[in-house]
Parts: sequence; structure tokens; C-alpha cells
Amino acid sequence: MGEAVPPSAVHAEGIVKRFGATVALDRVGITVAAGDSHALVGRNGAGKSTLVSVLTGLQHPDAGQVRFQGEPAPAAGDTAAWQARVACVYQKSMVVPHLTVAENLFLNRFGGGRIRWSALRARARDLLGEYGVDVDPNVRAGDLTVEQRQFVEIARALSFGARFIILDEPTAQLDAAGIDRLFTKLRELQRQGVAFLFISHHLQEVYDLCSTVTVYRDARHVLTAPVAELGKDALVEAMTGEAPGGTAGWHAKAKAATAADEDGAVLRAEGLALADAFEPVDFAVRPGEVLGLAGATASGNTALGETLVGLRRATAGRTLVGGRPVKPGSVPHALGAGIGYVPEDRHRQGLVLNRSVAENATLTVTDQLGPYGTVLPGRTREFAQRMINSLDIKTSGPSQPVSDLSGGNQQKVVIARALAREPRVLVAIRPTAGVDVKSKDALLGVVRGVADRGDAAVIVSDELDDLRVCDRVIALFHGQVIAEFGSGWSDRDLVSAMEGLPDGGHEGTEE
Ligand SMILES: Nc1ncnc2c1ncn2[C@@H]1O[C@H](COP(=O)(O)OP(=O)(O)OP(=O)(O)O)[C@@H](O)[C@H]1O
Repeated sequence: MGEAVPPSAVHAEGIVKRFGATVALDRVGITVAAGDSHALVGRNGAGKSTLVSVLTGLQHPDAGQVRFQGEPAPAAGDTAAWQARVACVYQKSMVVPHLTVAENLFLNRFGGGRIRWSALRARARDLLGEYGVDVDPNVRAGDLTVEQRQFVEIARALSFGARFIILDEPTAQLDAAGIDRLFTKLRELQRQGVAFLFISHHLQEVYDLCSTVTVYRDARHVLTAPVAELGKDALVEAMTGEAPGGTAGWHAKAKAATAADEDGAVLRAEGLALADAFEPVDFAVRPGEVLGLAGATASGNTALGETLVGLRRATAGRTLVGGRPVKPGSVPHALGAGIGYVPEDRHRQGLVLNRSVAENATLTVTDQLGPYGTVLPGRTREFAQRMINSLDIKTSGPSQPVSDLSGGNQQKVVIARALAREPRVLVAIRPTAGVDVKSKDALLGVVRGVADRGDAAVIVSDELDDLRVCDRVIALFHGQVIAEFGSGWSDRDLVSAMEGLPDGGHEGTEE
């Protein structure tokens, strides 16, 4: 090898990692060149997160080697040495919420000695300033937005000396403006010689940000190529092992149209409002219809969805299903009324992690509150198996604990559970977050199928792909309905509305 080439930020080869009978990584490798922006993509369960835990020292591989800048990886357990080489910004926060930003930045960095808080705050301010992060070090970390928290985590990583950062689905909870700011920061750091390994299910982001891409499929390395040389179809083909197109969707069984009220609505919101989140809103969703509630992070669309399912209690107005009012602020009542719910945060609201796929797929929120049998009835298994097949859930079988599934496959179980009750109206909040490209189509097909069998669905999202399956889209901005679209909207018009420009970006009329 030529001496002039700087050593790779990371070079891993022959990595094997098994979990019981599951081979999560089968002799895979990856090389991230110094200062490169390298994407790692693959379907749910391909082994990406497992590789991350090997590269960050959290898991010891069964075989293979990892080198940073040409040097062998530190010994397992030598946390400080690992932190000086690599850091990972996860979707889930690694900061301690009740500590301040300053405390989080210097966590675990003190010997036995006394801590001088004023000096610590000053150092924190300097450090954030150095990396251009505009966050007050005295704020509680739990009060930061996802975006601010990620910037703090990046600054923290760099301050340990790491010049290689792994970003595991960092954009999953950011809106378009937040993604722009994150990418700007990453490009700036890249110019300073920092290398990135970027994991995302949004292939467009890979094209926007990265120069090299590696694809894993079923625990194996499939290819590594310059992004510019690989078209989207070729990339999807590498991920799935099949030519693009032809997803087998979920075929719901036909059913008599669900009971609608006298004006033909399954779900109706009347003057529904939540103080500090969204202003009074009225809408009706009819049998066979999918309604989209679009909006960026603080638009109020998520709060509206959470109010419909009873997670939040409306401060005004009401929700009706089939003409009957639903008791506000009660998830069990909403469920009882026939509202199915797919939450945004599968980690917190979605699953009972130590229970099996089959149990989770058939659990309801109310069932979680009381005891349930330990015997797995045949019907539960059968149902679960059907869901596993139609949603393409990668699992060893219905009895595998959900904690052993990859993130995207857990999300599919959450959706399976919402469908198990055959809801009259399914409310799904960002249902495809963390789900791979191919499964995304299948999941959206499932939501569409709920409407096609005569029930109704509501999709709360800022993802255009999610909103495309909707018959109608209501766009919210700062808690108010800013626009409503029938079918045939253009991406540009909807994006403009979500950004607060109702006329597709044209100058609005002065009021
Ligand atoms: N602790 C564990 N016990 C058993 N199996 C596991 C465990 N962790 C991961 N696996 C399995 O290893 C495989 C790879 O999972 P991994 O989480 O690395 O996938 P991923 O590519 O990150 O997927 P996603 O895109 O859904 O996040 C999966 O089949 C998963 O079920």
C-alpha cells in the first residue's frame, strides 16, 4: 500500500456476530476512508445496528478485526479509548435528561476530584462554541429538541478526540429544516477531516450527503461503491436482491362497510382543540378513505393524532366514531370505540419487549394493563404467522421475543397489533419511520387496505411517501389548518404548505 494514503477512519473485516441461532453478521467488512461520508444501507434486520455496536465496542464480535486509523481497536471495556476513536449519535438519546447540557458534556470525565461547576459551565460554553453549536449549557438536556440534542452529542464526541462519527438514522425525528441544518454541520465537519458512517432508510439522503455506499443484505456484505456510480434502482436491487417493483401487499378480507354516522363519516372531529398545540379543527373521514394530517415538527399534527387516539385530552371539541362521541383522553375508550393506533415512538409506547412477536401482535393497550394467560393459543400464533408473512417481518418465528428483532421489524409488529383488532379507523403516526424501502410500500399498502375493506385511516406524517397514499391531506402549520388538498397535489405545494406557505410558495395576499 502507498505510504501517502492516510489510514482509514475505520477498517473492519471478517466480522461475525451470532445471537443464539441467528447470524446477525456473517463475515462482513467495511472501510471508511479518512474524511469520507460513507452510507450503510440495508433492509430491516440486515445487520446494520449490530455492526454499529461492534464498531463502538458495545458488542464483541465472535470473529474478525476492527482497526481505527490503522491501529487495532481498544480492548473491550476500555470505554475512554473507544470514545477517543468513535462515537455514535443514535436516534434514541444517550444524554441524561435531568442533567444540564454542561454536565452531560463532561459526564464520566472526572477523576475523583471535586467538580468546579463554574469552570465546567465555561468549558462547556467554549466547547459548544468551538463546534458552532448554539445551545445554552445550563439548560436541562431533557428540554432540548432532538436536533439540539444531536448537535450536543456530536460536539461531545468530537471533544473526546474522535474523528469518526456514526449516525444511526439521525434524521428519523427531524423535519426538513432540521435535516438541512444537520447536513450543513456534517459537511462542515467533513471539511475539517471528520469521517462519517451514515445509516438511513431514506435513500435520497444517502445521495445528498454521502460519497460512498455499502449495502448489507441478510447479514452479508453485498457491495461497496461510489454513490455517484450507483443509480437508485441498482441500490434497491442490491438491498433486496430482486429487481425493483412488485411488492406483495396486504390483502385485507372484504367486509361490509363500517358503520358511519348519518352524514357518512366513520371518524369526525368537531371543533377539536388542544391548548398550546392546535386550534379548533373540524374534519370527517368516510368509509374507504385515508386522510393525511401533514405538518412539520411543531405544526400540531402529531398532537392532533395523539388526541384522536386518547393519548391527550382535548381542551375543546370532541371526537366521534360512527356518530358516537368518544370519551376524551382515554386510550382504552378510543380502542373500544374502534380507533386503532400506531404510535410514533415504538420504543416507549409500542411494545412489551420481553414478550413474543405473537403476543405483541395480538396485545392491546388494555390487555397490557391486566394479567394474561401464559399459554399461546393456536389462533394467536396463526394470526401472528399471517402478519409475519404479509408484513415480511424478519424473525425466527412467532415465539421470538420482540426485543430480539431489529428496530424496523419491531415497528411492523406494532402495526400488526393495531390491525389485530380490525379497527374501524386506524390512526398511524409516522408509520414508516425506521422501515426499509421495500417494507415501506408493504406497510402503506396495509394502511390503504384498511380503507379499501370499508373502514377508514388517518396518517399523521411529514413524509411525502406516507401522504401519497391518502385520498385527502390536511396540512397544519403552527397549530392551524393552513391548506387542504384533494388527490393530485404536487410535492412542491404540500411541502410549501408544511413550511407555512399555503399558496405553493407564491407570495400570499396581505391581510
Ligand atoms: N440481542 C439479539 N438477540 C437475538 N437476535 C438479535 C439481537 N440483536 C439483533 N438480532 C438479530 O440480528 C439481525 C440483525 O439485526 P440488526 O438490528 O443489526 O438489523 P438492522 O439492519 O439494524 O435493522 P433495522 O433497519 O430494522 O434497524 C436481526 O435478524 C435481529 O433479529
